[in-house]
Amino acid sequence: MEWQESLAGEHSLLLNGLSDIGLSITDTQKNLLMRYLAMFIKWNKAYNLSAIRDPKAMVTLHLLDSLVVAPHFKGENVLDVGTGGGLPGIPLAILFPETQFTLLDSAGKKIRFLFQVVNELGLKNVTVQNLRVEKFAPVDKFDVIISRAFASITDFVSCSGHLLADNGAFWAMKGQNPVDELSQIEKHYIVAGFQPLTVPGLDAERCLIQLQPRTNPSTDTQP
Ligand SMILES: C[S@@+](CC[C@H](N)C(=O)[O-])C[C@H]1O[C@@H](n2cnc3c(N)ncnc32)[C@H](O)[C@@H]1O
Repeated sequence: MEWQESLAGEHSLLLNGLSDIGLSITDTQKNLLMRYLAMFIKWNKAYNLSAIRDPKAMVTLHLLDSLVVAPHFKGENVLDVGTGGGLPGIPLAILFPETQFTLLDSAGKKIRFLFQVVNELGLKNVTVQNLRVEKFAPVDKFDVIISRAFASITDFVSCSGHLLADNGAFWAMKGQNPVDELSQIEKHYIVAGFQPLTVPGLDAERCLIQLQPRTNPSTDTQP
């Protein structure tokens, strides 16, 4: 799919945003991000992948909002829970081709779109799963389980906790610092990392929270 003429403005917006985030990526990766955007725009008309319809808003609210975690990123075997149309999993998989990504969603039409994305873009490091996360029982567990706009932190960790490897971490992409949500899980999880994030072109709070299970909840919570 060609995007060069129809999405020239979106391409500039993406390049400026990548620069603002401080990401230096190859031309091939930029091209893959734009091809993903072009597919998202096309399929969104029939598949209702996202309520955001304006292509420039998609650059900011989908691509850059996903990529803003990239400077903090590490992980070898990553699960994106409730990935929807592939966010943040597809942009991150494009940036980190050595990392294995599993993108999971219960909605069949979103998964059909993702199979097409993986095939057309040739993303060899991406596997797609169509089921509820509670039912997912892979052989290997994940060292990073990430989600964006999926659920409350309590629901996120409770429905996918069985999938976290030893020493692994949940990565919750949130808006405002969710103090109340964190207070509900502090008995069982510690905040291993907290990064306030600035999404280029977006005047709204964003943060990334890394959570790890407490090794001994009963003693760790003693005063
Ligand atoms: C609001 S969308 C967010 C999609 C994407 N992460 C994003 O940021 O654009 C939430 C997604 O979670 C999926 N979902 C909800 N409950 C789920 C579950 N228990 N297991 C797997 N997917 C689930 C829905 O189908 C939906 O695609």
